[in-house]
Amino acid sequence: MALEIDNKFTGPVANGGEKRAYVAFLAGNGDFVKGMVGLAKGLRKVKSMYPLVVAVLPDVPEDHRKQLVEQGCVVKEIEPVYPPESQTEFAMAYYVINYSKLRIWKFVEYSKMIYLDGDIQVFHNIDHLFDLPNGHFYAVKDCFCEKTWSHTPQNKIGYCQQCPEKVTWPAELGPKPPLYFNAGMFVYEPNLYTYHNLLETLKVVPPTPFAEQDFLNMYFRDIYKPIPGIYNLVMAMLWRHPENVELDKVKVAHYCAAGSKPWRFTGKEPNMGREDIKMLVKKWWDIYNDETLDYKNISGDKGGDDHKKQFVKALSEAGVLQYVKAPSAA
Ligand SMILES: O=c1ccn([C@@H]2O[C@H](COP(=O)(O)OP(=O)(O)O)[C@@H](O)[C@H]2O)c(=O)[nH]1
Ligand SMILES: OC[C@H]1O[C@H](O[C@@H]2[C@@H](O)[C@H](O)[C@@H](O)[C@H](O)[C@@H]2O)[C@H](O)[C@@H](O)[C@H]1O
Ligand SMILES: [Mn+2]
Repeated sequence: MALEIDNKFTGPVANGGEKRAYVAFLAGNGDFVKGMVGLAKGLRKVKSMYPLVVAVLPDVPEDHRKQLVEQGCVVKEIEPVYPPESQTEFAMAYYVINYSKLRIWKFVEYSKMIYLDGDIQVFHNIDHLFDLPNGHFYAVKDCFCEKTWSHTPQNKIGYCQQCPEKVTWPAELGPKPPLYFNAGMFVYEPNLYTYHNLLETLKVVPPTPFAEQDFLNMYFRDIYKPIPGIYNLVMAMLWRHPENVELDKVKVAHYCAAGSKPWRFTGKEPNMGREDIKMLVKKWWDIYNDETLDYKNISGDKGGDDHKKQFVKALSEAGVLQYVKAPSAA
């Protein structure tokens, strides 16, 4: 049964004493900081009332952290998480560092958080997702059709959960795989017991190709609830399952296909010459280059309208602002 999502607005960062925030993860000293800045500005453009917390690994340089604070982000340093040393070769090397995402379960000063990858952009307000009933793990179903999945039986027989009727799952392969989500976006509740149990469980679970994404799918299998694809458009859906995509309804785009990261875009990789891809990359750049969306242009007393005051209030509650200038008496 498709989950009913109510688009109504929910209000400021603390909803009845429950603090909420978006959270992202930044590693390394490379260009992913551009993704973070774009995400912070995109959330501002859609008038989200919740701050963006960025969990940074120790290797994120000071000037990148400064850029994030200047864009109104709450920067929190976390320690890396590595799977058992002896087995990391089973995970795709690029993804091993993503196990560090698990640290966001200890941000228990927040009752509910929405995790977003740094290669995601939010084009329409999704604050209403914070109102989804507690006790579940909400995320969008992934697609198994790209060659990144060639190691799996699903991909080998052409089975994908996005079109389960196309290729029937053969009985000889055992039970059909459970629904599997893309871990680039999810709604979750930070919890110290879950945090410690995740890390303890990780010690005894061998790493797998999609690293923390596989691990989170295994761990939250019983409480996972799929949400509509408009909340995390996994780019490959555009050419793998166009029948499942209504581009004008997409609220969140996830630039996870090879060559689709906007800040590195060349248009040369397979599918990157598509008009819809080029349009989405331009939309990302339009936000990234829009100076009116820079935090410094809303945090001063220029912040006339209610939204800006609410946002600045939310940031002060999140501990980002040292002070909030009182509106001039005049
Ligand atoms: O050098 C890197 C690689 C990854 N990431 C973070 O890890 C997430 C997952 O990596 P990526 O989005 O590249 O995986 P994909 O969704 O493309 O498989 C990114 O969105 C970033 O938030 C990062 O900060 N620095
Ligand atoms: O560490 C594993 C990663 O796995 C996921 O990326 C994959 C996955 O979506 C595949 O289905 C796609 O085929 C592939 O392109 C894409 O990179 C998450 O987006 C990312 O946040 C992270 O969890
Ligand atoms: Mn991603």
